[in-house]
Amino acid sequence: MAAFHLRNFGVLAVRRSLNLGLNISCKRSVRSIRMENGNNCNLMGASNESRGALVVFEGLDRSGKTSQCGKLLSYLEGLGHSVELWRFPDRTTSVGQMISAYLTNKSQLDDHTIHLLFSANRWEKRSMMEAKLKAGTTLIVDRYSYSGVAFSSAKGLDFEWCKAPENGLIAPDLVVYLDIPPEKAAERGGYGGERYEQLEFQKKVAQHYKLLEDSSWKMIDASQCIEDVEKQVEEIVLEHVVTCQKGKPLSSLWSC
Ligand SMILES: Nc1ncnc2c1ncn2[C@@H]1O[C@H](COP(=O)(O)OP(=O)(O)O)[C@@H](O)[C@H]1O
Ligand SMILES: Cc1cn([C@H]2C[C@H](O)[C@@H](COP(=O)(O)OP(=O)(O)O)O2)c(=O)[nH]c1=O
Repeated sequence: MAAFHLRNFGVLAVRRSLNLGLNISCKRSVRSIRMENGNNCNLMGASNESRGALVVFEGLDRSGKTSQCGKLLSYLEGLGHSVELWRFPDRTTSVGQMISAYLTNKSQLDDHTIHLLFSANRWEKRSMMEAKLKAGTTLIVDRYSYSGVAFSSAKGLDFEWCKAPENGLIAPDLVVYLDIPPEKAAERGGYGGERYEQLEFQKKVAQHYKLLEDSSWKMIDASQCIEDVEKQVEEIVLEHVVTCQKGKPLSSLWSC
């Protein structure tokens, strides 16, 4: 009887928190839900527990991600939230150091190999990510799986092949896409010497990013001044932090 109540409560919590018009696929034990867009969304763990939000920033090089992540961190901390700033690639791990050597042209790697290293760099942080979110810490993440797919597929690798190794990573609650014309991004402070910082390549990346847009994305015009972008980011993010505090279940890529 107790188990029945618990499951039932889980169903109600899912209905309330997702607010997206969905069909529960299994009422006895909520494992997946069907979204309006027809995709299945795999849920992980109990659905009614308060948790932190996974907020990902994506965009071209120089779109303003690092600036906005820093500002958002201060804003949420100022409101008393538990929050951490992460970034991918995480160059501090041994995998991350191989990635860094590649990006700075100190090593050469086959395109498939570097793609899998970027993905491995996310997988090595996955369990820590889940633990932090479940402990109530909101994670602001500068680049995630969308960068992985957009950059590698822009080189000509098969789009679905690029998505496959990301399957099972934690799905962001919100992807803030800082949208900027590649030419305008290139004007900002100039590109450094890293491998992908070339206008023609960034144009291709922008096209591939757009193929990844789903209901978790919010597009923000990143050509606006820093303060205007900042205000819009704060509003959107706060809404998602509150939803996660109320018990929105975690889900995994690429199911939503
Ligand atoms: N909205 C903006 N308007 C003008 N310049 C910006 C804006 N956002 C960031 N910048 C500047 O552009 C450069 C790149 O910003 P950064 O946050 O490092 O981008 P990213 O992390 O996406 O590469 C920095 O010199 C930063 O000060
Ligand atoms: C996370 C990630 C980044 N990248 C690319 C995007 C960037 O050009 C580069 C390094 O990312 P980053 O250090 O975030 O660069 P920036 O601050 O200029 O945005 O690695 C991939 O190709 N695949 C990935 O999975």
